[in-house]
Amino acid sequence: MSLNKDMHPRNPYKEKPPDFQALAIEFPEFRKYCRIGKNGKVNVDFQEDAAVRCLTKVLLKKDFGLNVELPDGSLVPRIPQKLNYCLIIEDFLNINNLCAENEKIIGIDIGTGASCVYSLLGAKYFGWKFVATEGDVMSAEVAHRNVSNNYLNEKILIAEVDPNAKTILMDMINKLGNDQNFTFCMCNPPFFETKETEERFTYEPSLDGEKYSNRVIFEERSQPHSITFASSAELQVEGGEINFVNRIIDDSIILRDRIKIYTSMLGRKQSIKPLKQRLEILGNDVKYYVTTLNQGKTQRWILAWTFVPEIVLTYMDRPANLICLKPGLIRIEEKMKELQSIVRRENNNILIFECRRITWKHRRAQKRAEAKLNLPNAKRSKLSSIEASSQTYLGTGDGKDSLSDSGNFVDVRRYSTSSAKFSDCEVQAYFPCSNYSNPNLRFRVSSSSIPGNNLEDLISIELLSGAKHNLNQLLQFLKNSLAS
Ligand SMILES: C[S@@+](CC[C@H](N)C(=O)[O-])C[C@H]1O[C@@H](n2cnc3c(N)ncnc32)[C@H](O)[C@@H]1O
Repeated sequence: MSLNKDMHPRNPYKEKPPDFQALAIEFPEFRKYCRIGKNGKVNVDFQEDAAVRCLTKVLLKKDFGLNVELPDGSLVPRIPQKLNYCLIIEDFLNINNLCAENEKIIGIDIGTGASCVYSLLGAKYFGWKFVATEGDVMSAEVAHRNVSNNYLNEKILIAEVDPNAKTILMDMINKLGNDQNFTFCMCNPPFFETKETEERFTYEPSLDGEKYSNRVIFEERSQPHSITFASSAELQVEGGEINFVNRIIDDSIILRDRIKIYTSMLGRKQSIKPLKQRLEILGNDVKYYVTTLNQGKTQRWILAWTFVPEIVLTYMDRPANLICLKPGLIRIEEKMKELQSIVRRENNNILIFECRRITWKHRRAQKRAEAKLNLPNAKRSKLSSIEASSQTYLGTGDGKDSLSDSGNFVDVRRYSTSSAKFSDCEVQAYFPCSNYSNPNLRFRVSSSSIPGNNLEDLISIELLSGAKHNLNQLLQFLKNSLAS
């Protein structure tokens, strides 16, 4: 199923996919890969590497005025997807009002590859400057030629780096000097673990160097939708993409606001969780956001994080406001303590809240259950004692597995049996795990006075991490219980 309908809304290929017929008429080198199908339409064989390579080159030429060399056996960038990532970067710049002067924006393109595609598109289409790093000597040389051939030397600096160095960004940034800061970094890391390439790809001995493809030779699997050739450096790295991005996170902990917005693409959904957990551990200083890249038949993910408090990473992160009777911050603090939230004070007007469990949902059911459990002894003694068999389900984890999603909720059900004297009894209990340390939700609350209003405060609530829908529900709960 095509994901093109979910492409970035500003991606020109969303409404207007490449027109093979027009490209075949304009570019003879592409025409030789085109066939006219039974329906009269021009088709391209995506199983043929040379055809895929040529299509990317003519698209870059026609739509962006770029002449790009793509050496045999190296990755062929899929332009709609590459543009999607650049447009997400542009969204981050837009929402932070950083786009006003595009020529002042400097990005880092980590592992630019031979195509140098993000830097070329970023410089030509968006007007940004780049330092583009590359760990493979041959790819760095070709990237350099691609920059020169397109007269973009003023905008793109290729930095050849040691791929075995522990740091990915730090050495390169230190070499550039202390006064050089960056607006963002972007990266398409090698996805796979070193041993995985052999298992998943076909070795291509006819090509120079260690090259692989996704062609299926022996197995009974169907051929991939589109052929991909790549070098081992493009496909694999020790520890896979999780390790690679963790190394960028390591660098970011030291570099902090020298790069305003850190981003990386992720090729595997299962990489998101461990990387988010890693960022969570860094505490209140870091904000992160995950979004998707959709194009053709593939979905990818972008992880973005920042150490700059003023930077927002989504429109939804924009602080939500609440008007509350004075003293607003103290009222919120009391309410949040009732909801078992951990509170940290940033300064007199700002508090950070950390919620490990979602305690603001099903409040009525929770209260009713508590009331039942806390019946006065006089009432309890009136309850008839019965013989019961009992079944208990125990949940563990973050509370999401409890039926009510409401923390220490206990449900006891009694079922009649054929005998009036006996009943079956079922107990469902949720026990929070003490070693479960990742908070569900973290947010910053700040209070300010409203000019000319002595009764109320303006409360701003900003999501730091966790699901937006949980914060929205909490906000509604606070509005209902606190709003003046
Ligand atoms: C998946 S390819 C991405 C190429 C290109 N950016 C693209 O999106 O088509 C990953 C690239 O990262 C490079 N690389 C691997 N380790 C690196 C490191 N430590 N620093 C810089 N580049 C590295 C590889 O040589 C390869 O060119």
